[in-house]
Amino acid sequence: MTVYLPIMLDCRGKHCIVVGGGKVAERKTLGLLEAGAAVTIISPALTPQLAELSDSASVVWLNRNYAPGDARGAFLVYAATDDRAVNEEVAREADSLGVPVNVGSHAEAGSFITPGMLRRGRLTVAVSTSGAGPGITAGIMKLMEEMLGEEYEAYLDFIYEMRQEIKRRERSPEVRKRLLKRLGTLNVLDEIREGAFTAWDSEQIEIWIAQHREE
Ligand SMILES: C[C@@]1(CC(=O)O)c2cc3[nH]c(cc4nc(cc5[nH]c(cc(n2)[C@H]1CCC(=O)O)[C@@](C)(CC(=O)O)[C@@H]5CCC(=O)O)C(CC(=O)O)=C4CCC(=O)O)c(CCC(=O)O)c3CC(=O)O
Ligand SMILES: NC(=O)C1=CN([C@@H]2O[C@H](COP(=O)(O)OP(=O)(O)OC[C@H]3O[C@@H](n4cnc5c(N)ncnc54)[C@H](O)[C@@H]3O)[C@@H](O)[C@H]2O)C=CC1
Repeated sequence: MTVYLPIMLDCRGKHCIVVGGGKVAERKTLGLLEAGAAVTIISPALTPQLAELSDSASVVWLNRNYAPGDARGAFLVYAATDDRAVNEEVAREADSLGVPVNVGSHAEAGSFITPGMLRRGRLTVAVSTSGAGPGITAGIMKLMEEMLGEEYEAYLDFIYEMRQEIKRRERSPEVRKRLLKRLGTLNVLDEIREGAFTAWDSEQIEIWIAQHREE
């Protein structure tokens, strides 16, 4: 069994290539665009949604088959055609260039796989079965959706602001650690769920820090 390393990649503005223009290519492209990547699709055909993205210049479309040399200069490559041999050729080229490559038709030919994803603002949950069962992954994502509601978005915005303030105001690692630990015990999630939460202003934050920094 391959043990995959999960990481979170900053893809903003990065040149990413999707080879193929079907359903699988569409899903990978939408994920890339959500992460701010600059996407080029190489395929003689596109799904209606990918065609729309091309028309609105949200992606660059090269209306042709994959050709050797296409992977050059890419940050990531997705081989998402329905032709295993083509996908393998794309993977070989990307590998030889040291570019990470995903192969939709048979995961083991590539160097990374795509997890199921759930986003709640700053929170990202990524789930993988190491390729064993993508349908099971989709089912687990449904459970995650129920478990982690929309309130997590506002919650993490709050935690982010507080943590920035604490880091800005407190020099001592010990005090910071204490405050950050305390921050995690605040019952803000329930308040957000009940609609009773209003974001703290800087005075409230200052008071809270002063109250808890010596505990
Ligand atoms: C290894 C991996 C490589 C990769 O694509 O990165 C891979 C590979 C393959 N998928 C196949 C089939 C299906 N994949 C889905 C759906 C998803 N597949 C995704 C990821 C992954 N799929 C990676 C592993 C993830 C993990 O570790 O768990 C998700 C999570 C994310 C995404 O794609 O964005 C997304 C869920 C999105 C959501 O939340 O809905 C469905 C269901 C559907 O389409 O509705 C089916 C049909 C049902 C079935 O077969 O289970 C086949 C067989 C093709 C054939 O039969 O020829 C292969 C090839 C192989 O087995 O190697
Ligand atoms: N990883 C995953 O999540 C899943 C993977 N699959 C696998 O992925 C493959 C693709 O699935 P779909 O997108 O549904 O197929 P599809 O048939 O909808 O799309 C295939 C696309 O590849 C393009 N293409 C074919 N040859 C090409 C070439 N030489 N160069 C560039 N583009 C080329 C076609 O024009 C088409 O746009 C399937 O054959 C299957 O093995 C299927 C379901 C899910």
